[in-house]
Amino acid sequence: MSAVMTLTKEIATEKENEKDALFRTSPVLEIKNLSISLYEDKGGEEHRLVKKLNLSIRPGEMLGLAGESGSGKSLTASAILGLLPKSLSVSEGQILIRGQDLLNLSEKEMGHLRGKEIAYIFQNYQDSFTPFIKIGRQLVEALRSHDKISKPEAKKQALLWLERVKLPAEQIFSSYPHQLSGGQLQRASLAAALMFEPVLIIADEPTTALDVLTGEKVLDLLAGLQKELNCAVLLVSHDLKHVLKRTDSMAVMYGGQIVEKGATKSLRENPRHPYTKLLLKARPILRYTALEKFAAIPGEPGLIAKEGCTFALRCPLSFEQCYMVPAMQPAGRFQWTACQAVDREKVDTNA
Ligand SMILES: Nc1ncnc2c1ncn2[C@@H]1O[C@H](COP(=O)(O)OP(=O)(O)OP(=O)(O)O)[C@@H](O)[C@H]1O
Repeated sequence: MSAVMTLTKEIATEKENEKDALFRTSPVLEIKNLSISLYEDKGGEEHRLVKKLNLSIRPGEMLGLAGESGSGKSLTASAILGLLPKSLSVSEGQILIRGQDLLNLSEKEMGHLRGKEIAYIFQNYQDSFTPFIKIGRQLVEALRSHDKISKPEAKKQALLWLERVKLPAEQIFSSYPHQLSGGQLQRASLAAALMFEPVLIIADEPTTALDVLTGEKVLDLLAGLQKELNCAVLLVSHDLKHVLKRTDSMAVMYGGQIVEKGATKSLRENPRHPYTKLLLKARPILRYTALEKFAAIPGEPGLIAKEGCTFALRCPLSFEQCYMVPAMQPAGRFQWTACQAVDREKVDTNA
């Protein structure tokens, strides 16, 4: 074997070992059996919008939550932040941050955790700042509301963070939000989210409102700062491209249920659940010519089986058992699937 080949193999093994180590550390966020429900009225019929969801994220790990619109990604993110709409509630489960169940915290305690230990970046970055107050003042006030520091010290920290997100710090510090471009504003909201050095960042569709290049730059920045802070990131995105490119692990949701999860590389190279396979096939790939048709996912979006695997009604491979047992089962190293067909036959979505 040539020296170059040996070195390449050693680097690959080292990367695999790093990944193994990542998945073996204790999670920052652990969600156990989480269900989110809508009740028609008090004591009325319950509609489960998120069903018995389990996932965990470790320090330094970026987990992508993928799935079609309406699959329950944002509700999951909102539940972690304690920001579910009033009409909805967590009907069962636990959301643990470093072992502490957020669902047992008071509004005040949750408010303290949110924005400090758990940071969030949303698609509508315009809402991150109050329109008629300068960015600098807002950052200084936020810093001083969580930590007992002097104004000059807070200003120093705010300027430092604006620099860390690669903005002209002094200029942005004295600007009003409307004087910034969309990309600048999203970077400033990244600074606002990260300046407390959170253990978990929830990024819900952070690039949807930005053009492709600006969005990529924001995600580069997020990835770089995540490494520096060694924090966990939950990246919610309906854009599979971002999830496949950026994340260490991913969970695919359909109809409020995780149908498959695990290391992103494993799911990309060897998806086991028919929905994951179809989702991967349905994404636009540049090498296709304009005349080639993307594979479409059969059936109506939003058609959800009430029992068993939520995708069963649209699945080309479903059989009786799929309507009964939705249990996750191992489907490889660092990969779990809710598909009953995995052991039964080779899953072939061309069938
Ligand atoms: N306030 C609400 N009241 C009733 N139903 C809701 C409410 N918010 C969300 N839902 C429903 O819950 C389901 C999951 O919604 P959610 O916003 O989590 O989807 P999503 O996967 O984030 O979709 P998108 O990518 O479009 O944001 C959808 O069927 C949605 O209609």
